Amino acid sequence: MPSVIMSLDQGTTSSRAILFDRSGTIVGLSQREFTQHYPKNDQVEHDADEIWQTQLAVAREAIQTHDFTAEDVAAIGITNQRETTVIWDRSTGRPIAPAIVWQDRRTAALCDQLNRQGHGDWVQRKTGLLIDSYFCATKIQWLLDNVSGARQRADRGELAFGTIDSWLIWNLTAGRVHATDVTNASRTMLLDIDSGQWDDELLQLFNVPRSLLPEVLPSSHLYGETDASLFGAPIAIGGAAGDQQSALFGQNCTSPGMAKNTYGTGCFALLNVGTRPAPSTCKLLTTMACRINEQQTYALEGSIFIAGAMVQWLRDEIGIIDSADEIEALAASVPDSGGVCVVPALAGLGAPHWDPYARGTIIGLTRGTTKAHIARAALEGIAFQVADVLEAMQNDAGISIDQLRVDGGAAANNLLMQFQADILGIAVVRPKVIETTAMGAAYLAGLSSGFWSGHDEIADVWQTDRVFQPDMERGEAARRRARWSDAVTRSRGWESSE
Ligand SMILES: Nc1ncnc2c1ncn2[C@@H]1O[C@H](COP(=O)(O)OP(=O)(O)O)[C@@H](O)[C@H]1O
Ligand SMILES: O=P(O)(O)OC[C@H](O)CO
Repeated sequence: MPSVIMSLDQGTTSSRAILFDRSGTIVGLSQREFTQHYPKNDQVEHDADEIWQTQLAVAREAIQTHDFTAEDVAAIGITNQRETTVIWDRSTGRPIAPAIVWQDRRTAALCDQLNRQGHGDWVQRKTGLLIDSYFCATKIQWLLDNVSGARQRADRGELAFGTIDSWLIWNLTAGRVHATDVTNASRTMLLDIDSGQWDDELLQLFNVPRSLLPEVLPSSHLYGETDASLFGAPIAIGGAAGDQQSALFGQNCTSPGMAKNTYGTGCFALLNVGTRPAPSTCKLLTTMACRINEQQTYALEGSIFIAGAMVQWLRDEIGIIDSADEIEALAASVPDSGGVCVVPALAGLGAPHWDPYARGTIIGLTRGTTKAHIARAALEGIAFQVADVLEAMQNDAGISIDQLRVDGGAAANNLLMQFQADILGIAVVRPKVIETTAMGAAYLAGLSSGFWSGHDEIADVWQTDRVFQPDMERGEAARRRARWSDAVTRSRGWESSE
């Protein structure tokens, strides 16, 4: 009898496979980083084949090194970096070009043009998204128009598009299934957010042929079986969701008003808004949270492009720390940032500013500034960005959020979590199992395959590790946020669209 669910967590910087038993305990984990390519300043690419090979390798490793076999795995749940765009040849299965990563800004000028032509409002009403190079639509358009012969091949129906979930499902099923889950589909800018279907008007605007697109399926659903050659026996693929939606589910934020924030490469705050899409007037995104059977749930999202990546940058490019976790002790060695503000706009600013031309800014330097002040200001910059999106969320949803559940690599940083609670003025709650992204995908696959009987059974799995209570006078928090807003203003529009 199968005893585990396997989550394939395909993130921006690494591919991971995690095995969960029936109690939600991790019983196997394998992880591999893969190569980031930066062909130009505003471009970020991944090799889709490397993504598949690393994902397959860690899945095999997780099963084998922990003495399981394919028969022990009840189902696979897939969760993935979203918006990253792959186009491949249906007959050979080979990508026609490197995958364009969600952080890539090469289509910013095209997005400006669409906004100037007045398409922003109706596209937002239909998709819940703001026209930005973040989403797939203009990335697809760019690939079709810039890879030699691609548009003709697409028109002949020879090519397939997919976000990373589709790409993995295609490869896991040896090309038999071309499908995506609705949460990933809602990030393409080609999906009608109300109906959950591809939309002809959007396809026309972005000049994307329908034949390119995968079938849109629920998040908890039997997508197919893995090819028997991969793991020694077929395994059911029982669920898929974009990593941030998966984390919302894995954090058990299943009732309206519950919110989570994931501190990874970027930060992604999602608020469950129930079964109707909530439009945003504060430049947040309306997105699918998940679909189980016919039940669709929606979320409001604040997407922040750079968070933990700022820490990586301080480590790899500036060299003031040797490992990401060292930043906490360095930042704690000073009582405050000494007047320094760091705006982590290394890839422009996402919500709620949406300025692809903003750039990273370190301001307030004096002769007395040390690397510790910069480290502390960098962590504070992450927390300030989250405070900005949570404020927008509360305005949009007309509710007050009373606690924030947190996860992701940088949520391990206690100083950051305490500062987050201080600035927000609400409790920040960290769960015991911080792998909530993988957990969410495991739940989705576990529900469709009958591994777990229903939501009540999985609700017990989530447990608190630590609650950070706010400990800053509100006037002081407001003063600091005002200073931060000033720094953000100075970071904006640094690059030009020329
Ligand atoms: N203790 C820490 N303090 C601050 N940032 C950290 C810490 N540990 C890891 N990070 C950052 O968290 C990110 C990794 O988190 P993870 O959730 O694995 O990211 P992703 O899924 O985006 O690849 C990296 O950008 C890293 O710099
Ligand atoms: O891979 P992560 O965790 O940085 O998440 C990336 C997001 O899905 C991008 O929208």
